[in-house]
Amino acid sequence: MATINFGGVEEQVVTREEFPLEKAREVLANEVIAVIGYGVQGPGQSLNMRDNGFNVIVGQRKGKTYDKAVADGWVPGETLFEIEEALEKGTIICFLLSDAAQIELWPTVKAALKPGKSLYFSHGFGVTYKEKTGIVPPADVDVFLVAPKGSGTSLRRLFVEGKGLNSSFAIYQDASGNARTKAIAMGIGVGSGYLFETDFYKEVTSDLTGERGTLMGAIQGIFAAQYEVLRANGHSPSEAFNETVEELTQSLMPLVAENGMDWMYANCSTTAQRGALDWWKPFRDATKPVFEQLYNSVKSQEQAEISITRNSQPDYREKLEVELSELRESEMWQAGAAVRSLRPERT
Ligand SMILES: NC(=O)c1ccc[n+]([C@@H]2O[C@H](COP(=O)([O-])OP(=O)(O)OC[C@H]3O[C@@H](n4cnc5c(N)ncnc54)[C@H](O)[C@@H]3O)[C@@H](O)[C@H]2O)c1
Ligand SMILES: CC(C)(O)[C@@H](O)C(=O)O
Ligand SMILES: [Mg+2]
Ligand SMILES: [Mg+2]
Repeated sequence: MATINFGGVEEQVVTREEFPLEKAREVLANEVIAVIGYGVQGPGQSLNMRDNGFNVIVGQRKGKTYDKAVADGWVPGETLFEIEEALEKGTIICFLLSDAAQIELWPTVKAALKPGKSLYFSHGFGVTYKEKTGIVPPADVDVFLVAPKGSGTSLRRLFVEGKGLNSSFAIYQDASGNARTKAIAMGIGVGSGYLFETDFYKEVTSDLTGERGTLMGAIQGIFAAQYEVLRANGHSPSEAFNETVEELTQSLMPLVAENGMDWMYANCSTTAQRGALDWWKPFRDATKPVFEQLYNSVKSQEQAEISITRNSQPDYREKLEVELSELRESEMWQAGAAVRSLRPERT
């Protein structure tokens, strides 16, 4: 473990230098890694591990997603199986169904978890909320997680570009005495940049907060608020969209990603700097109570309850599509589609 100073707090992290790919391959040389589910994380993780030289198979029920797996080069009967068969063959079971679907499939997975096998998650959800999910792994299997901090789509894209997303890892149960090494090897195998350690509870709590907060929920909320104010004051959709979203994603966030917020500020006008320095604190103060409310709702398990109840409904996909289309059809994101189509690389 490398000791890294994160803003004055020292933490232990696992880097690719100290745990190279060759070591990960050695650790998992005798394992059959069965990726169950081929949604968003399934393809990213399985393809990265396959390209990294691991022994990987995919378990996916028949349908559109199964066909996508075939198109991605998984061979039916050789590396692509029905879920039950993949569960049988796998020694490390990567449970990558949606968190709600994991509840339904758990009895099948549990039956396949013979002593000595490992159960791998990419979220702390299932076991942390075991009273709600019923996911209680048998005592004689290793249980760990590697949670890439980003979309499976980015996990794959960055891997192909020779880069990597960071992931957290955690051990829930160490039956073999080797769970930690296996977890780290899996983390390296799926293409993580570096790995930081957490536990299942902290992973799920921070993850649910982040995606409801600045990563997805809060960002759309703040975009919508500013866009509406600009439009109400007579600005055109293209002006409002450019000043709210396009400039952020195309110009300023890449600068933040590269060298931090202060560096992005330093590369803007003194006029912009003055305004941004004056206004970030009022925005923090206005939104902090909402973040506190959000965190409490995660902590009380209300968010888990909502997620399970809503995503377990038979018509959840249709209902989801209605909500997603509300976003897609909104003036702001329609303006966004037009703005994107005008980017020089797309014209
Ligand atoms: N989406 C991400 O990028 C992301 C990022 C980090 C962690 N995670 C975690 O990874 C795990 C997988 O998430 P995901 O977003 O990739 O899942 P997903 O919703 O994209 O994938 C669902 C998969 O499960 C299958 N499925 C759904 N219901 C099923 C059922 N009843 N029986 C059998 N198969 C069924 C689907 O065919 C699909 O292959 C979750 O624990 C999630 O929290 C996801
Ligand atoms: C990609 C995210 C938001 O980080 C993940 O947590 C998810 O649930 O999809
Ligand atoms: Mg999440
Ligand atoms: Mg996340």
